[in-house]
Amino acid sequence: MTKVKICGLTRECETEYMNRWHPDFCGFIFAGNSRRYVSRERAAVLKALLSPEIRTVGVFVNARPEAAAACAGEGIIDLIQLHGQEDEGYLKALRELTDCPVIQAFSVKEAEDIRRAEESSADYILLDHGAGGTGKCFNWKLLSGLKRPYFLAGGLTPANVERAVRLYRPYAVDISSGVETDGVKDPIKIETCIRRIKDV
Ligand SMILES: O=C(O)c1ccccc1N[C@@H]1O[C@H](COP(=O)(O)O)[C@@H](O)[C@H]1O
Repeated sequence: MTKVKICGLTRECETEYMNRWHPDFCGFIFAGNSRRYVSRERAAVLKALLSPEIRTVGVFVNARPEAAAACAGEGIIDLIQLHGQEDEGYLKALRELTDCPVIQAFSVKEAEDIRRAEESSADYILLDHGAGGTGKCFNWKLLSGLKRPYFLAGGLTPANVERAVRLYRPYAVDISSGVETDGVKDPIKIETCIRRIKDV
């Protein structure tokens, strides 16, 4: 069954929604220019409120490997998501600092981007429209023929997530903007998305 990641938690009440609807993963955004940014201290507070079986993902954009590894070392996150221009050299440096599993995000514009993602040495790959948190889909037709399991991200909403899962059977779907109303996580949209994914 396709797994679910709800990304960009910032508020205590959102941890209650997560504990009620149980996505497999929840994400904290550590990129300073995101409106969903949380500090490491704030993420630790939110993590403590989550059911222990929900795995937490720290989203980093071109951060120092030491910063991502330290966050994992403190137990705030269970996985590291790299959502910038991090390359194989970065992955190697990170692996020397931590054995925390890594999700590497790729911006998909053309078939070549999918091929690059397939070659990544990261534990997981994630395919997104662009810089992250944009609420925009990429051309899903580019997914056909992809041989590696992947997180599908970018512009997923209660209206399109069921179709995405039915057609492409990703390892996981990753949703942020699509479960918000006026920039705030919306419990009805979260419930609807998770129900629709689990019903496929
Ligand atoms: O959500 C953000 O603000 C964000 C900022 C910087 C990097 C990644 C970010 N989020 C990631 O973006 C995708 C999908 O977002 P959306 O559903 O299209 O809004 C997801 O992988 C988030 O982890």
